[in-house]
Amino acid sequence: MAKSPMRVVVTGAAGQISYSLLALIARGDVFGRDQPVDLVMLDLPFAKDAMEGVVMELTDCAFPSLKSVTATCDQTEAFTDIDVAVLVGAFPRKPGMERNDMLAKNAEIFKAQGALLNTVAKKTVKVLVVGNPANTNCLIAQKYAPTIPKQNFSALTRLDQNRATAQIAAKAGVTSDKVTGITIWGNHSATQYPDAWHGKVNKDGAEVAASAACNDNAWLKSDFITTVQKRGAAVLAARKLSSAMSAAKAIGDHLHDWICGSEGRWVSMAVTSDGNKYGVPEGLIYSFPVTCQDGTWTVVNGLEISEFSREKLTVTADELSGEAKYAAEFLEKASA
Ligand SMILES: NC(=O)C1=CN([C@@H]2O[C@H](COP(=O)(O)OP(=O)(O)OC[C@H]3O[C@@H](n4cnc5c(N)ncnc54)[C@H](O)[C@@H]3O)[C@@H](O)[C@H]2O)C=CC1
Ligand SMILES: O=C(O)CCC(=O)C(=O)O
Repeated sequence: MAKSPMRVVVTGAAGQISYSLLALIARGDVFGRDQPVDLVMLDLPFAKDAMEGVVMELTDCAFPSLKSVTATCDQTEAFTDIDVAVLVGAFPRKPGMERNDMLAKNAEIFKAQGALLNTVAKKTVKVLVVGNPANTNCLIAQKYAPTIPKQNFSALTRLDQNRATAQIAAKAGVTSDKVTGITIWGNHSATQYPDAWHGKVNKDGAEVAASAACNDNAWLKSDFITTVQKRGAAVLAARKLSSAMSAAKAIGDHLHDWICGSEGRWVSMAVTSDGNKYGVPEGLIYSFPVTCQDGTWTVVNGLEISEFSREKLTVTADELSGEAKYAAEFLEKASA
């Protein structure tokens, strides 16, 4: 029997990530070629013409599973009856802005979008936040959408996981598909902790620990971590534009695994910290290793955490607690 269409909204639809992402979704690479999609694009009024151009291109691709495409600057129209919301649009950091200024600007956007999703989206909607600071923006959207289950909110750290996986693959001399179990802990920021200690590499037909395949623990404790932490900045410095193609690919991977299942593989998703066994404060949107089945993620609990790793898990949790505190104080002041 034919599947009923899935209504998917992408915000920041005229931006550079969306330019790659919309085609992935429309082609069926994310939800499957047999899954019809009603695609909704949202951006600010100044970007309306640019969005219309992207609509023309999507139409001209003649994708069989793209049932309809709508471009709008009206948030209520965009979020009504939505099944999947990909929140890419955000206020970017401008020269001279402190991180807290950016947090404040985005707190307003994600408060309004959370509240609107709460009112007009399906209660089963799955929300992926990409716009930075992604974890804290997600926390805010979740807070203002109390009738949508907390499980249904996540933020993107899959790009970091893919970056880390590619680094391990290169070091071990294999292709990326031979590497599994690489985890990103914490915030999508320079404090994130890329962790290869539980990773595995399939080398010459045999599965070995990633640390054995890399054979360089000093690298795993230093340059591997900083390369992944600073990869976004390195791409920005080289391209004069931030990562877009790789971000879109990672969004597709995240949504595919969340909704269609990860088939037992661990993937990294920033999700509500709730009863985890790693001592991460409750309520933060923190990146964990998870498995996904039937649209539900479950944290992979019980992994052994060394002293080295423990310290890094705490640093990134502390940063997220600080961001959450700042955003809450800002929103409280703004509504007083
Ligand atoms: N979590 C992650 O791994 C990554 C996150 N990012 C973040 O993704 C975001 C988007 O990146 P790009 O596409 O490169 O930016 P971009 O600047 O090319 O596009 C952003 C678009 O969002 C729109 N926008 C801004 N506020 C909006 C609102 N309230 N509602 C709807 N649309 C709105 C803008 O008009 C613009 O068209 C940025 O915040 C960036 O930092 C980027 C790469 C990776
Ligand atoms: O670094 C940024 O602020 C934007 C791009 C990004 O988040 C990334 O490439 O990881």
